[in-house]
Amino acid sequence: MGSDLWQRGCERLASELPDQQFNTWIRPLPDAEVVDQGDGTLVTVRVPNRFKLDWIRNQYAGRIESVLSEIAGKPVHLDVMLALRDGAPAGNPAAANAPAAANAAQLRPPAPAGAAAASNPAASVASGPAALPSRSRLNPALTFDTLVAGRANQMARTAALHVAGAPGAMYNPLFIYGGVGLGKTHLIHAVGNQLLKDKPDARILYLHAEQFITDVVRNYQRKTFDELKAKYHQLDLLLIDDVQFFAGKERTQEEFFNAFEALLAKQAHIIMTSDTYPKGLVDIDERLTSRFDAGLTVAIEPPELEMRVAILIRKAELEATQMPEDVAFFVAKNVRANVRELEGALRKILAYSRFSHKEINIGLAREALKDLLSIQNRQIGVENIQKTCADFYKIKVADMYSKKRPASIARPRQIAMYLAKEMTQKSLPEIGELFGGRDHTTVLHAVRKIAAERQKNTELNQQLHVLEQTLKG
Ligand SMILES: Nc1ncnc2c1ncn2[C@@H]1O[C@H](COP(=O)(O)OP(=O)(O)OP(=O)(O)O)[C@@H](O)[C@H]1O
Repeated sequence: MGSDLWQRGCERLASELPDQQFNTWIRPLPDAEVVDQGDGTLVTVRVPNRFKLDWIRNQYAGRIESVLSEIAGKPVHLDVMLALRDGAPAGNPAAANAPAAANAAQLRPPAPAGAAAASNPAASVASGPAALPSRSRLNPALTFDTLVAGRANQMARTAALHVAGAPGAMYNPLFIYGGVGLGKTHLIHAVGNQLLKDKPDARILYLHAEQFITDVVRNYQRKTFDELKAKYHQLDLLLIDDVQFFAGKERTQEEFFNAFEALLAKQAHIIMTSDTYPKGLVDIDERLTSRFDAGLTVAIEPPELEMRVAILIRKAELEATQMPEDVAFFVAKNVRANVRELEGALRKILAYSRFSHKEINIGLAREALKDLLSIQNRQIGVENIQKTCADFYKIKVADMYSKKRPASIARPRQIAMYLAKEMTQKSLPEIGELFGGRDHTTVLHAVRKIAAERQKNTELNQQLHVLEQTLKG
């Protein structure tokens, strides 16, 4: 059935969903990849940015799955993923999606007037109270209520709650940084949703940095910078995601600087997110990065085990399913990278349970996650980590166990210890043993040191990222 399944699914959705919703969210999607897996089908669709990814996953994934399952006559699991950036000019999500959108357009009826603007989340901003909720681009599902609190997000969450309660006062701008999938976007939507609940007239806009870039480019081409100013400078709260995307975009940075100054001058609040702290941003003008740091800068860390368990249980509840604690613990032990991956694992388990009509237990979770677990079991052992780190830093594997102390050897060894703690189930004494019989306190010191440095040192963070990806295969 292949891509025919996707096309038929889209036709069905076009007839079932309100036009505006279909034209905004489903119609622009590229053709999906369809893989028949015997008793089920895996459908993968790629979207141009994180905002669309979260929105489609939260609002439409279940509906799309059930329509496709009905057409296919067997269970369909939908995976929504970010589009690869290759071949698309950076910062232009519309272009990244263009060929596929054109493709899709041939298959479906033309969009009614106005749909193009609606389909571009950057295209409009609230101009009157009645229009505010939908135009603020806030995802109503991302609230403080659905955000699990824990040590990893404690500071950021407290600051965000404060801003939601008294915008324009303290912590302006609020700069939230951390690795992928740790809840930065969720948190800033939560601020917007909370403020909107308390003050329905508030002018709020959420947007991804790429959408701001697109907006600047469009206004540049049309020479309508006054419109751009009018749109951003009037806000009460600007929530802007992933500002690292401004790197190298001088005109965008200039316009953002203007908006930033105008908003702060009138005590409107600005919240930004990024994958690194302000001084770690590259190719962004210092007059901006120093301003980013002028309010409050807080990190979101990867969630610890207990928090991962709590997130799984809460997310399952939101899907009206009860996840037994031992299963949540099993999953949380094995899926450690970030919350997005935890959600992916949960989705697989729920889909598997639904398809097989079996209750959720550890056996089912193991079965549902077998690809993921076998990859981990097959590839991530301490030996493999030692070899990969030795290769990466061009030292001998034997140096991982040796007593040598020059920095050129000690540092890769500490990095390997850190990865061994992060990526395997081994205890500190076991890791020490595997590194030439070292004491567990030596391992602990290495783990803490590298974890702390990782937060501040972009280059190290990048190296660790490469090593992790290599090890995960
Ligand atoms: N503490 C949490 N409680 C509940 N859900 C969470 C939590 N942290 C993250 N999530 C969920 O994990 C997913 C990824 O989070 P989010 O998109 O906010 O990450 P991010 O840090 O913005 O990532 P990126 O940098 O890749 O954009 C979202 O579906 C979000 O709802």
